[in-house]
Amino acid sequence: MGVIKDASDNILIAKRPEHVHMGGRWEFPGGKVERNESVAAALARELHEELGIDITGDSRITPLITIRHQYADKTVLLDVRIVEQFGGEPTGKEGQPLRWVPVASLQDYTFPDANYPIISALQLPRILPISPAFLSLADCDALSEFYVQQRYTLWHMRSPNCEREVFIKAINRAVESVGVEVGITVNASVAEYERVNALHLHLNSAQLLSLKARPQLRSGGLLSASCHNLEELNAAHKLGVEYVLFSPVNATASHPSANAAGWSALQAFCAAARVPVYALGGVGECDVGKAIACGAQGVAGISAFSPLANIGIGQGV
Ligand SMILES: Nc1nc2c([nH]c(=O)n2[C@@H]2O[C@H](COP(=O)(O)OP(=O)(O)OP(=O)(O)O)[C@@H](O)[C@H]2O)c(=O)[nH]1
Ligand SMILES: [Mg+2]
Repeated sequence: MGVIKDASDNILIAKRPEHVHMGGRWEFPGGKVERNESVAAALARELHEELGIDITGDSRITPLITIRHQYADKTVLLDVRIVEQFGGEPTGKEGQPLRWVPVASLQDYTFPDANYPIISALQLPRILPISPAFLSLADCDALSEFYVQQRYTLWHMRSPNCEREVFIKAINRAVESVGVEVGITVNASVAEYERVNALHLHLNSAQLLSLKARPQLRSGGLLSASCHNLEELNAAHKLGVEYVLFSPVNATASHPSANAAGWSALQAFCAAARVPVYALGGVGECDVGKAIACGAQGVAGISAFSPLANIGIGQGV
């Protein structure tokens, strides 16, 4: 399937005819891969048949996410690619209504159930910074300022050793100063989440395994979790998280005792995941392409995306 983007990052959706599987719902254009056909060739053929457009520039077909989904009557494996370069003006060659929609408005349309992780993936960045351990309001302010300056759109604020009242105050100040355009995910207990005005909540693996049900988040809030193995991924699926972090892919200074899982383990984890996955642990911006090739959304990290040298905040754990 293709997530087709125009120059303003609007996304093309089409309405499925009433009589087919998932009829009447909106979809990303595409169709089934034929025998002896590559995914890229199938996508090019389907987009030509359904929309009358031709993909140009192969390198611009970027993998977004692969989802295996079980409907009551069939199982589908959706291999989603982003298409940014194409020739021709899309038209509904099969009479299907088309619409160009900004990412933020996709949630207003009804898609087949398998598509919801695609919409999460589209809202999520390729790079996800995680804050180093800060201990004071001033350090937290400096971090927020740095992330805004770098134009990150989503980051995690995490500081397990910070005095909790300071942490809560720091998060509230950060949310107030960065504005609504960006997202702050707080790594905290559910009780702490209720006391801060950050929208999103991240669970460590211990929290993930102990929670029986998805905590209630504020409207638009994304729930994420740390996973190190398939058992934790399973728990994350059951809780209905929007994305997960898989670690440690490589050896990392912040968690020296953990064994590196490696890139092939990341690939196997992504194949099993039904939500976007970030590679975490000893990875940086230069690893984004490698992570995407393994099926991941992108990379997450503390030291690779932090101004440690600039503002002198220790790494901490
Ligand atoms: N194209 C498309 N299919 C989707 C989406 N989400 C989703 O679950 N599917 C499922 O993936 C399957 C394949 O899609 P399709 O029906 O477009 O395949 P196709 O064009 O080859 O159909 P055809 O063989 O009847 O021509 C369908 O069962 C469909 O319900 C989506 O966003 N786009
Ligand atoms: Mg189709």
